[in-house]
This record gives sequence, C-alpha cells and structure tokens, in this order.
Amino acid sequence: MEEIRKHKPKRVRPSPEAIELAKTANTDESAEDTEFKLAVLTSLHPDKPQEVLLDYLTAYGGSAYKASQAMSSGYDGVVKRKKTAANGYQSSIHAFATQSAEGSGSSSPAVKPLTKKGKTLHLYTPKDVENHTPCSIIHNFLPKEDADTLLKELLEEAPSFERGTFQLFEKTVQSPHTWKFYVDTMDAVKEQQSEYVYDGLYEAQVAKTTPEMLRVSSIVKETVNEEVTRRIRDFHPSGKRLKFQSPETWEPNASFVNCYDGGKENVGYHSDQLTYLGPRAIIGSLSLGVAREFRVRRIVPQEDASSADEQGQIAIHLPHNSLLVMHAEMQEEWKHSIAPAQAIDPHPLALNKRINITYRCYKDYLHPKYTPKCKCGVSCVLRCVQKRRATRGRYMWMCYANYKPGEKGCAYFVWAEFDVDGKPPWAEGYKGNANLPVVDGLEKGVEGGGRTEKGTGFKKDRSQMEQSPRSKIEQSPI
Ligand SMILES: O=C(O)CCC(=O)C(=O)O
Ligand SMILES: [Fe+2]
Repeated sequence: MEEIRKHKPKRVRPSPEAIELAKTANTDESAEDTEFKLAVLTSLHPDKPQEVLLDYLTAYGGSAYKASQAMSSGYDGVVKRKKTAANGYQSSIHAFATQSAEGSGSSSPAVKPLTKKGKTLHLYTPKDVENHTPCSIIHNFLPKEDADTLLKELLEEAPSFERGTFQLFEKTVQSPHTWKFYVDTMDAVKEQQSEYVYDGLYEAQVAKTTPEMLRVSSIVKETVNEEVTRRIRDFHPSGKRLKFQSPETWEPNASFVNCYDGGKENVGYHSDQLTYLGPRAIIGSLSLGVAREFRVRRIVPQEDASSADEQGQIAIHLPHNSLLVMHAEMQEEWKHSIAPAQAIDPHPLALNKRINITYRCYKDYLHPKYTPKCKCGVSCVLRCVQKRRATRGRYMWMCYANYKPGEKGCAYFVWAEFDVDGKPPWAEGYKGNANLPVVDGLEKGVEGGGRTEKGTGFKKDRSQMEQSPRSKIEQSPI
C-alpha cells in the first residue's frame, strides 16, 4: 500500500488517455498493484463501488483494461459476488499433499498449488497458515485486558488518521482506509518529517509511538524473533537463513497503524516497500477489533502467466488480538491485501472498526542520507524484480517516479548491491556483493540461524563510495 498511500499529491500528472493507462496497468510490473488498478478503474467507472471494481479485476485476471471493457460493454456474466458472510468457509486442506521444501530452490514452503483461478482458500489454524503461506499466526497473543487497553488507546487515536491521497489525471483518489505512521522517539519523528522520503515527499502523518504500543512492541519483538528462528529451522531449505536475510535481532522501531472502518474499507494487493527495511524484511502485524480477511497470493513470473491464471488466493482470518508474522519470504515473492467484506461481526469495543499495527524494523544503514539519490535529487526507492524471470529477485534503487505511471521521473535506475546479510556496501561489516558469482557455497542459503546483536555503524557516506562496475546505470529491467 505504501506504493501510493503515504503522501499528499503535489504534482499534476500529464493527461494521456486513461484507457491507455488501463492497458499498461496490466503489462508494467511496476504498475501492477491492485490499488493502482482500482484507482484507474475508479476514474473510468466512478459510479461503480470499489468491491464491484475489485470483482471485475479479479475475474479478468488482474487486467484493468479487460475489466474496464467488460464493464463498458455491460457484460457481467463472469462476475458474481457471493452473498455469504465475511468469514467464508473452512476448506479442508489436509487433502492436499505437501512436498518437502528441500532442494526446491524456492524460499517459500514448496506446496502444490492449493487454489485455482478465481478461488479463495480459507485458512484458520496456525498450522495451516504456516504450512501454506510465508506467515505464522498466534491467536490470543496478548492477555485479554492488555489487548483491550491497546485497542482503546488506538480507537482514541484513529480519528486523527488520514487517507493517503494521490492524483490520477484530474481526479484525486483516496486510499480506501485510514492510517498513521509511528516512530519510537521524538527525534525519529523529526527525522521522518525532514529527512525520510516516501514517493518523493516527506511524511506528514507521523507521530510518536503511544505508551501502550511501545509496551506491546517489546512483547512483539520477543515473539517475532522466536518465530523467525523457528521458521528458518523448520521451513527454510537446509534450515538456513535466506540470502539477504539479516542475521541481526529484529528490533521494531516504527509502525504503520491502519484503521478499517466498516467492511468496505480495505487495502489492495501490494508488497510493502523495502526502502528502509531492506531485503527480506520481517513484519509483525497485530490485529485488534473486527475480524477481517488477510489475503495473500504468490507472485508468478511474467513468462508463466498461464500458470498464474491457474492460481487463486489464500485468505488468512485475522481475529481480534492475533499476531501475524510476515516472514522473510513474503515481500519479494507474495502480495497481500485486506479484502473488502460483505458482512462483519461488530466488536464490543471497536464496533465496525479493525485496527492493525504493522511493527517494522527501520535499518539505520538505510537512512536516506546513505541511499542513492536519483537525478531529480530525491532519495531512491528500493524495489525487487518480482515478475521478470531473467532478473527476478534482484534489487534496484530507482527514481520513485519510475514506477508511477503518469509521473515524469528522471528514469534513474541502478542495481542495488547487498551482501548475504542484506547489508549495503556503505554499512559496517559489509561482506561483499552477494549477487556476484559465489565460490564459497553460500549461494543457496546462509550458514546458521544465529541472531547476534551487531553494531550498525557506517563505513562512509554513500557520496564517498565509488560506483562499482555492476552498479552503473543500466536500463530499468521492469
Ligand atoms: O491491515 C493489515 O493487516 C495489513 C496492512 C498492510 O498491509 C500494511 O500496512 O502494509
Ligand atoms: Fe502491507
């Protein structure tokens, strides 16, 4: 969601035909986020509710262009909304065989595709969730009173949350839920307001982490680190960290808090932005209030479009007081969303609201003063190639506007270098570019799950670094 939600509009976009944009929205990887496609469809079909647009989009395999054509022609034979309650049904998944992940070359648990095009498989138990997605879930995470206290505190905060807005041609489109960003100290708040850049702009909606959030943060930290150790041991190939996964203790120091007021509010499919989290990021996501569906789907390489069509999505049910851990496999290889719900069960304290805290670990060495700036003079965003098979899994720094259709950026793009621990060249302890040919056998995984505290001092400013031959400006691969 961060792709488009975290700022107020500033620029006036050029106005090519919206329908042309709808066409490219399906072919350009950078524009593939559902939220963007929904915005395109909203501008073309302002009379249609978001959930109807979403249904069309799903029914037409994510093609905004085809969905728009179908709506214009009045053909709705394909799109049928189920009139069932929000929480769906229990699917028996034990009938599906689980293969060993060992040797599969994949960093996610290797399972046979569980879902078919247009179908949603609903998962409820922690075992099912961890076996079939890169997530783990802990129900009844906090003592009941603590969860309620935190929820009450955040319900008081929620009226100050805002919608992300952005400009699409002549229209201002709003994100379909509200949110606010929190960091743990007042100094960090000031830094966010004056140094950290999100899509070319400083963050306006930032506040200091509330006392209850901070207290819960240390409990989340402990559990997430235990879960990560268990995940590596039980699910990763050879029980090793993934390449680029940090060996350091996960230390939450920032969080996006989201509020979904009523079943219509949602967030479209997206991967979280890695710019300040680094590769193979881990996120601890605490749900409070109304239970909603968290949907995930695996990103399939472009060339395998037909098999992508064969895959559906998985819905993980997030009740009040549940902690979902998004593991290192998640952001690069999967997308996630909160689906609109046709019906919700009101919560005694939150009524129709769901509050969600996504605890995150901002890395000191990814402060924007160290990361590359594009030719516009703005800090770049960090992206991972997700769809193009030839470069899939490689990271790049790029002008924030490059992947925003309609934005005129400077087209700056440079491959990002990280060592096996996910550290960039300017960080202390950098071990060398993990993308270069490997001779010491570290290629498939990284030895040991040791989670040591390490200093995060810096070798030198990025401005002092020499550009290596591999980081010269190349044509953007997406
Ligand atoms: O509300 C949720 O559970 C997910 C929120 C989310 O994806 C995000 O903040 O990036
Ligand atoms: Fe997210």
